[in-house]
Formats: sequence, structure tokens, C-alpha cells
Amino acid sequence: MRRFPEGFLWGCATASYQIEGSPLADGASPSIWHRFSHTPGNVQGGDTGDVACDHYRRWRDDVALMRELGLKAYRFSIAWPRVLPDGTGRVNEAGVAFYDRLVDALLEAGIVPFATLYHWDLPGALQDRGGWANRDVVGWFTEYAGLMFERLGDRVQHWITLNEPWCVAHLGHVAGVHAPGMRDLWAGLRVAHHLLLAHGEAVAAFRASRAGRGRIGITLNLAPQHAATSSQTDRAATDRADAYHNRLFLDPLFKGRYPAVLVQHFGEAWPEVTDEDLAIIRRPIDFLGINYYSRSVVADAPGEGLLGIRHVDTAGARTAMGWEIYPQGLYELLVRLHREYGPLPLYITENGAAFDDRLDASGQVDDAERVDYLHRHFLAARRAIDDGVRLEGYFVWSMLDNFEWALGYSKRFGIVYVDYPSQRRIVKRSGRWYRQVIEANGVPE
Ligand SMILES: N#[N+]C[C@@H]1[C@@H](O)[C@H](O)[C@@H](O)[C@@H]2O[C@H]12
Repeated sequence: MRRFPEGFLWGCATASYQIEGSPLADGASPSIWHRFSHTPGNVQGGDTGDVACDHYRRWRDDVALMRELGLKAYRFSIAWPRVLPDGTGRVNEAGVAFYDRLVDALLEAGIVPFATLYHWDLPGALQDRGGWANRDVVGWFTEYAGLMFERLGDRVQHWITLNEPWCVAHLGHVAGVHAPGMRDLWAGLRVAHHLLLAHGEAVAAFRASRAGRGRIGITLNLAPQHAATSSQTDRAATDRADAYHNRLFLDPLFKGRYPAVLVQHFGEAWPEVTDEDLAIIRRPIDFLGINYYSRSVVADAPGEGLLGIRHVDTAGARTAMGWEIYPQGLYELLVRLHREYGPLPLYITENGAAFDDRLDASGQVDDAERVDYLHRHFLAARRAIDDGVRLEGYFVWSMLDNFEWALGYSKRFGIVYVDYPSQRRIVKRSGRWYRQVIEANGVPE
């Protein structure tokens, strides 16, 4: 048995738009994802988050389910449009009350709440004013963050400013496959910078708030980039991929500068950055959240795509997302972060897998693949702790099957199956196994 440190926080993660449903209930306003999913052609099957897992109404039963699973912590996100329907100014008390009740129920169940301020559902009203591409968003986000610190900061001790800013900037503003569906490199790079500025100003607001006794961090989606061959061109291509996918956020946050290779590569599209900006961005944080799913293998491909690279297929098992199952990449990433950007506390704020889950004749889900996936990744994390990494918690993505963005409900990541027509929750084999892991605080070798 490989035991984890005493007090290790085993949890699950979710996000507001992916599970809550009722996006316009009780005074809430449309988010950019409500608009994006209601725009035909954007989401597979025409799916929307109108119902999702109906968590907005079933939250009490879901907290009871978390308790049944033995979770030590639960990472959720706050829907900005519920609490500030116009994005700024007028507070929607009914929206704040939802998160008030949720936090109280979690604490009553002995579950530590981790609150993510932004998991992609920007108020549509702010998109109408330019959204993340407008530098005024820094003030808008800081006002929203300050409100939540004030209202929940007496009970929530762990705060994550942004979830996966890379996806917000690239998928939402360069590739256009996520909300708000823009395809503009100049805007996308500006968005990345504004996200980091907003993060830095929220950190300052946190330190000044009554929540300030807690911890604040950011969650980045990071993936090791491996060169397909040892050729100089493939190694240079891999450096560009690592800079864009990983260092674009890591370097300004922890080193106070953007990767020079990106500034050079993007030339005139690169936004104006001042030393004052960089000082705001690199304000010290208390932990780094890591979302890990897989790695990439990279080859030089002159003139192809944004970076002149292509991703090379590898042999080996894959998840239903087509992602290589590569647990050693988690170990490699954790050790790199500790050595190059640390040694601050780390949390794995998301790790999990989609598989083709089906109910069997007995109405259960025997997701042995997900048990194996998680087991191998837990062991990789434990190995990193042996090497000195200050890993303090692990949040499985996700507690519930949920709305998988542009893929709608076609992908199931949950350790609990959601039968959407009936909204029944059915704990999968992986959920029962995870409960044993938490109870033992460890996994068999
Ligand atoms: N895809 N995928 C699953 C999962 C997504 O559902 C989360 O919302 C994101 O934070 C992150 O991309 C990971």
C-alpha cells in the first residue's frame, strides 16, 4: 500500500456551467457559454447547459453523495452571472445565497470547499463590452472577486482565481471552438495577458479582504511536450509548444516575464506589456493548481498552424477523448514544477478520464478502465511526493458526468454516472474504489 501524507486532501472537481443547469434562474443572467451553446452549430448534438446535472436544484443531495463517497474536499466554481448579472454593480442576492447554502452544507458534511472564481462562464453583458479582450475586465473581475471574498471568505479558505486561462485565451479567442467563439490571434494574446492581470489584482484584493487568512492560487492546464525525434528542428518545435502551452502562464506568474520565444514568434501580434503589469502578475500566491490529462509528442511542421508544429500520434491506450494514457507525464510535470517554479504547495485540481461508460444489465457501471487510469496516476503522484514535491491534494475530474463544453453530453468523466433523462446518480465502480482509496489514504502498489 502506498500511503499519502497525513491530511492529504482527496476530492472531486466540477464547474458551474457544466453541472448546475437553471442558468437564468432567480435573477441570473446569460453567460457567454449560455449564448455559445444556444447558437446552432457550436455544441455537439445542440446540447446546452440548460439542465446539465440539475445541481442548482439537487445540490443538497449531491453534497450527501459527496459525503457518501468520503470526499475530504470539493472543488466547485462560482457562476459570475448568478451573483453579478450585469457583470459589475448590482448584486443578485439569490445567486449569492445559492453558494452560501452550498458552502454551509459542505462544511456541515466535513468537506473542505475549494472555490474557483472563473471557470469560463463570463457574464454576456461583459462580453458586450469587449469581454476578456478589453483591459477593463481586470477591474470587473477584481470587483467580482472582492464580492465573493467578502461574502464567502469567512468560510472558504481555498480560492482559485482562474481555471485554465490557456483554454479561455486559445480555445475561446484564437481557435474559436469555445465561448465566445472568436478567431483572432491578436485578441487571444491580449486575453492571456488580461487574464493574468486580473489574477494578480484579485490576489491583492484577497490579501486585503477578510478571506485573506486563507490561501489563493490559480489552476493551469499543463502537459509535458516531448520531441518526436532528437533533431534540432523537432527540439525547437517542442520548445515553442512548451512555451505556448505551459510557460505562457508559468513564466510570468513565477518568473515575472513572458517566454522570449513567444514574443519573437508572434511579433506584431504580441500585446503591449509593461514592467508594472509584470509586477502585478507575479504577486506571490499560496499554491498552484494543476489540471493534468496527458502529454503531447511534437514534430516540426514549418508553416503549419500557429506554431509550425504538428502533434505526433503515439501507440498505447487512449481515453474516449483520444488522449494518450500517460501517467508518467504527471510525475514528470510535478517534479519539473517543483524544481523550476517551486517549491510552493501544489494541488492536482483536475485529473480524470472519459470512457464509454454504459449501464450494465444490473444498472451499474463497471468502469474498470477508469479505476486503472486513476490508480496509475495516483501512483505517479505518490512517486513525485517521494521526490520532494509538496503535493497537498488531488481532485478527480469529475464527481458527476456533466456538460463537456463543445462536446456536450457525449463524453462521461464522472465517477458517478448521471442518467440525464431521470437525473438519477449511479455511483460507478470507480466511485466505490475511490471511496476506499480515501479511507485508506493510499493505493496498492
Ligand atoms: N476536456 N475535458 C475535461 C475537463 C473539462 O471538463 C474541464 O472543465 C476543464 O477544466 C479541463 O478540460 C478538462
